[in-house]
Amino acid sequence: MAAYSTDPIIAIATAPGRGGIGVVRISGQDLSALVGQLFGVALTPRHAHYLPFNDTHGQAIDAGIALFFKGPHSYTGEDVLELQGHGGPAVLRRLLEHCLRSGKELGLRHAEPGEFTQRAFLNERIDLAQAEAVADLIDASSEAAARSAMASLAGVFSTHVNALSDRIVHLRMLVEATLDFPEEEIDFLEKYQAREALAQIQNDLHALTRQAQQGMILREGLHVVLAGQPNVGKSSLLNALAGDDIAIVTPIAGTTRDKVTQQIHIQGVPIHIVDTAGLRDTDDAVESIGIARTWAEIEKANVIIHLQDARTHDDELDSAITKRLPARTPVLKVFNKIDLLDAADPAVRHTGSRATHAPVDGRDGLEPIAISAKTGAGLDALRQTLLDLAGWNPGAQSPWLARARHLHALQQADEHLAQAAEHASHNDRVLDLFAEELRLAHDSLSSITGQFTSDDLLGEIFSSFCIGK
Ligand SMILES: Nc1nc2c(c(=O)[nH]1)N(C=O)[C@@H](CNc1ccc(C(=O)N[C@@H](CCC(=O)O)C(=O)O)cc1)CN2
Ligand SMILES: Nc1nc2c(ncn2[C@@H]2O[C@H](COP(=O)(O)OP(=O)(O)OP(=O)(O)O)[C@@H](O)[C@H]2O)c(=O)[nH]1
Ligand SMILES: [K+]
Repeated sequence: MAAYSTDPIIAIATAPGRGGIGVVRISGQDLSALVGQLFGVALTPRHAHYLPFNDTHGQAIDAGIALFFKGPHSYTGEDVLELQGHGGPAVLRRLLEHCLRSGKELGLRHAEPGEFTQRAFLNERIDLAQAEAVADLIDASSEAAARSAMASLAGVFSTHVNALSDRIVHLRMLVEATLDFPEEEIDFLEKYQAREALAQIQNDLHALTRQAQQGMILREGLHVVLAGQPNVGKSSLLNALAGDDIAIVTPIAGTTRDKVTQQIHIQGVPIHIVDTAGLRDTDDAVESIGIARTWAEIEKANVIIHLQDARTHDDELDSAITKRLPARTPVLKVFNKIDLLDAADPAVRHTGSRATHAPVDGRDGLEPIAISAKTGAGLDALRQTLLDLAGWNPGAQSPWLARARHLHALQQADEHLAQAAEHASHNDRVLDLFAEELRLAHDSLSSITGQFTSDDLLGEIFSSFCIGK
């Protein structure tokens, strides 16, 4: 779906299933003929027309609101026609089929995922970062993420990126002008304080990158796997963090057979938690499959919580598990059931938070945390540690949502600027190299808003949208 096709397109814009109202949306370069065919009258742009929606035999499919936007003053920049009907799946399907038949000669076809928004991008109604923000706004799972996605959609992120781009272009223009007068090259860097200007740009790019990192955490969140021996309280911990009975809790070891996934939010940051089958040797075929799945989940985790019974922590079986955990993933040891510890038991202090004298897991430098899934003791410390592991900085506002793609582009731009700075630190006729690195830095930044973007990348971005968007 990469190249821009000019066929008129149609899709149901509202979520599948029953709803109070459902919308069928059509976009095309000139929809006046289709409007005439459907309603027998022209529609005043941006006026709500209450009309019968009849099929070709004059049979009523629905009575609803027709809304016409004359291009370019529409979402896509083309003519847009919306049929807002009653939100039942059968009604909307009939409406869609009827429109497809009526628009057959015009080449009306079903829209690909994201194709409306892709047209909005290709017709320059929005830039690429804004188009991505449309999908992120729809997908936002917390209010914080939705607020940030809306800021991106409103162009806050793009404006910052463009401002930096402009400063790079300006500096490059000065260099390029000097390149025509070789005798001035030596003076150039001093004359325009080019090194200082570059350092300022680098500085601001770093600040932007830090904010983008926060924005990315808000979007992607953290994937946490709860692993450990049977019966240590993994399901109880999931339920306690979720504040709900998600997973089955019983005193019987080996209760959880398959993974149970739940998304929770800590300060608006999405944390995806996977409860897994307890790890042990077993002859039970079903349990074995569950345990194999546990290891598969462990491989995919951003963070592994190795949950243990505080009374027996780091016993032989726990040590065996520790040895098998992937070295690249941070492992947080959490000692559960501290409510069962004898108050006099020196094993773990009853601080209700971190078990300060418990052996530190040297590999990741993470201190074990003592909790009780039953009483809730220590859970705040655990939540805070998860936020730390996500890289979340609660002090820093996350002004917009960002994607890995954006962060990558910012880092690439930074590398080119560093190269430029390197060239500028020598004085021997390297202005052309300096200029070239500025150009490359500019290209990297431009890829965020989509000035220079391959059809492949566009296809990849828009195909992940939902249908009708
Ligand atoms: N019914 C309905 N609701 C919707 C949408 C839609 O397409 N239909 N949207 C779709 O995602 C969002 C709104 N986005 C829109 C963005 C631009 C324009 C538009 O007509 N823009 C014109 C005029 C701007 C103006 O008058 O200020 C333009 O940009 O020229 C319409 C909707 C959310 N709600
Ligand atoms: N006293 C006390 N009991 C707990 C605590 N956490 C869990 N339990 C109990 O320990 C038992 C096992 O809990 P689960 O949450 O099912 O343990 P699990 O690790 O998911 O077990 P498997 O499904 O076998 O892997 C249940 O009887 C829980 O009520 C705790 O903090 N304190
Ligand atoms: K369980």
